[in-house]
Amino acid sequence: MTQDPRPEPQKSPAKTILRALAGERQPVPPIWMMRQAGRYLPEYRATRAQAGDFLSLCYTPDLAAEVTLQPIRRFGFDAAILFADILLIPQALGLDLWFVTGEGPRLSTITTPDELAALKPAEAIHETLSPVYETVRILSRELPRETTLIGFAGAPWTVATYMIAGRGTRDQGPAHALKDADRATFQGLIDRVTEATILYLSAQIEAGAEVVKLFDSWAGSLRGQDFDDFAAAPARRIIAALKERHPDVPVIAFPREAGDRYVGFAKATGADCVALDNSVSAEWAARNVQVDGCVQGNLAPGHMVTGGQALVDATRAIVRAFSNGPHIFNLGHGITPDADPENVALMIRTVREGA
Ligand SMILES: Cc1c2[nH]c(c1CCC(=O)O)Cc1[nH]c(c(CCC(=O)O)c1C)Cc1[nH]c(c(CCC(=O)O)c1C)Cc1[nH]c(c(C)c1CCC(=O)O)C2
Repeated sequence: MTQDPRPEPQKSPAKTILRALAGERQPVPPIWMMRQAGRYLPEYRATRAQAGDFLSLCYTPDLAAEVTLQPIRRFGFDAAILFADILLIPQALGLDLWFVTGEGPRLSTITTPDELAALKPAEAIHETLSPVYETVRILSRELPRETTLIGFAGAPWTVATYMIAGRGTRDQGPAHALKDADRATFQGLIDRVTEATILYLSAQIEAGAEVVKLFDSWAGSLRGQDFDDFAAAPARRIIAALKERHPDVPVIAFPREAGDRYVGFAKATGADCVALDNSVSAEWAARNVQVDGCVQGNLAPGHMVTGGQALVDATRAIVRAFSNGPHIFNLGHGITPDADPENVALMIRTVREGA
């Protein structure tokens, strides 16, 4: 083999997350964590107290940027995720939204054609959401050069489940009921959220988000044709619209608890990466999902509470299982408030110092 003295041309972007999303296998996978800014961090709790409540924190760009940066300073994650919430879209479309301490979100509901007609048009969301874009602009100035900024939104089905029930539900019963009883209203709601999501994510990208992620936390309750129609189809529509405007911005899709339906999801939707929950084994996902491109996940969040050798072993097993292809290390779902930051540090050391 002849030696070429010229430096290798840069074939892929320098940031580790963007390289993984471009399909590059890396000896050490880049790492970030769902809900990495959150109540398990004392500095988050202090800033949240300063904001007064969760929604004020989301809508105060300096403070939202501050909590986004906290886990980057503390742990040096490869990506920062914009601090906001998937339920800001329903609020921007005109629903009331509030959070009950210890219980979670509450919204005014939409279940009738009249209530659908009373929603604001998708273009109106920017009035409410412009502080979020300002947070993105601050972050793109203040993040370390090597850190990738991820924007996000909820996927239409998951967002609609909250808009229909007015709260989180275990089985998404009210949303399934509306889907089966009044298809036109249900589809109209999915379409409105889809249009708003395209505008919202485009605005995040224009403000400086380098990657966007679609959270479909309740995709697992959609079966058969419903999964195609209400998980895959809206994601495909959103991704196609984003790729038309911003062809170089990668999209991560998270159809949580999709099980077998993770297979082919990237191809079916155009996503650059599929995020995996922890109900699928990494070996299965490497064979069946990673064959199509980058995957993200899938450590059980409970390890951030329990720690110890079990955490180290589970982390190593995931890194090993995905080591033959593009992988972003992450949890299978959000870190919980009872997690110990020391366990997060142990997970990161285990990933970076090798298995
Ligand atoms: C379903 C969903 C929501 N929000 C989100 C989802 C999808 C992901 C998932 O399945 O967890 C997504 C989300 N929520 C939040 C982020 C910020 C970025 C990050 O991941 O760090 C992101 C990406 C902040 C948040 N969103 C929320 C908090 C806790 C609020 C607080 O500080 O009191 C945070 C940090 C509140 C929230 N927001 C939501 C619920 C059900 C709750 C209450 C439950 C809880 O308290 O954990 C809706």
